[in-house]
Amino acid sequence: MSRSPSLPDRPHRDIDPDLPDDERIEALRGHYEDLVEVNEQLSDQLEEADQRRQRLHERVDRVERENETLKSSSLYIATVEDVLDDEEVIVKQHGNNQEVLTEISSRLADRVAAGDRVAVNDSFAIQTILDAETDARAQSMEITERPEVGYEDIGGIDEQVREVREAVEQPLAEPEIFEEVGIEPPSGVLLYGPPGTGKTMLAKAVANKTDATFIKMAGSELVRKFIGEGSRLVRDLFEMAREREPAIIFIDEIDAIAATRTESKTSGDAEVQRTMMQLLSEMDGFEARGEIRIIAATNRFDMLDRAILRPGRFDRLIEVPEPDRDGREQILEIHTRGMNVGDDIDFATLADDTEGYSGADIESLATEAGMFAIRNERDEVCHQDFLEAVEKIENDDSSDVISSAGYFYQ
Ligand SMILES: Nc1ncnc2c1ncn2[C@@H]1O[C@H](COP(=O)(O)OP(=O)(O)OP(=O)(O)O)[C@@H](O)[C@H]1O
Repeated sequence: MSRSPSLPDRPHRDIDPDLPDDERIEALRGHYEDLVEVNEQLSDQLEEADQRRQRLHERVDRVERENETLKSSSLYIATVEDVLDDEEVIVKQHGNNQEVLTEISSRLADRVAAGDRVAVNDSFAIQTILDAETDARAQSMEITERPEVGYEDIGGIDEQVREVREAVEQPLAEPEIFEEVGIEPPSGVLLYGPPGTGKTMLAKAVANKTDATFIKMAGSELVRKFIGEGSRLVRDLFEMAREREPAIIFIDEIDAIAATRTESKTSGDAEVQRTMMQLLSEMDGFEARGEIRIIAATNRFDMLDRAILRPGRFDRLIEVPEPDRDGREQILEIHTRGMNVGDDIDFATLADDTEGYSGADIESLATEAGMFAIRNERDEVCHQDFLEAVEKIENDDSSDVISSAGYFYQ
């Protein structure tokens, strides 16, 4: 950019008041001429500045117009299949799988590699390389080929395990039984109950048992993190499951997308509605005897829109409650299996001491007890460590309440 020219010096003449009149007039005339000259210089500079301002205005207008065009023209998503040399690549457009040989601008040439997801324009010129952040599909789903959770890792909910096996595992493992009897297996299974009671574990254990891919999507994230993309991601979820059959689709916190319709008509609600409609239509067009099973989970059964519970949708409801005394004892045993525990541990009394604990709470309790052993320089965890862990967890819980209340009333 050109720098502004410096201002001319201000003309200055010392005129002696005692000079004879004609000499003073001559000096004043000289001063006047200096002033005229500076004035001319300033006028020229002003005119130049005006012209520069005009040019900058035109440039801003042009950039704004280009920006608008860029914003309004749609780009397509493609994957780079092969980089042939520095200037040419083969891309495959998503959706229609069309393969195209395209040139690449020097700006992007050394940054593109095979496998990258890119945005291309109408003429397939690569506009940007999409980073992992933009890859909502990958981010919104957790895919595990074969989760490492078995039924033996789940304690205190034997009846629920049996029901899930019957409703989800059996149709996958022995679809012919359903055909012979002439009934459709349940389309979707809804697990409901308090947090940390083993709902996700149950879904993973079925996937493990049936050698199925486990694909998890969290309803709350669809609504909070991937605004505007919910229905597309739900479609992608089912597409992904079809590509990887046999598969278990697990939709956690389904209440976030399937809550009872409220009166308010905000755009956020409309978006959530669209996501739910997409889910319902995917389920309605679903082959119940196929190799994909759907499990959803919620802690807020009361909030659910009854439309999702209709036959052919989530038509098998299984409550997963907080563990009872025997359940807590079983879960304590499960979570101490890999620990070096002393003979003095009495799981039965610990189960009495942990009323109201969920499975997840018991898992943290075991870790906390282990920490006490380490702190006391022992490599064996004893009963007292568990008692101290219970005390610590209970104190932490009450301080949490206090601090959150404090924050609330600040
Ligand atoms: N019944 C259980 N038996 C053994 N461990 C359990 C049980 N329930 C929970 N846990 C422990 O708690 C952790 C969290 O459990 P999980 O994610 O299955 O709970 P969830 O019911 O899906 O919770 P949320 O509703 O918060 O998603 C598990 O990894 C496991 O270690």
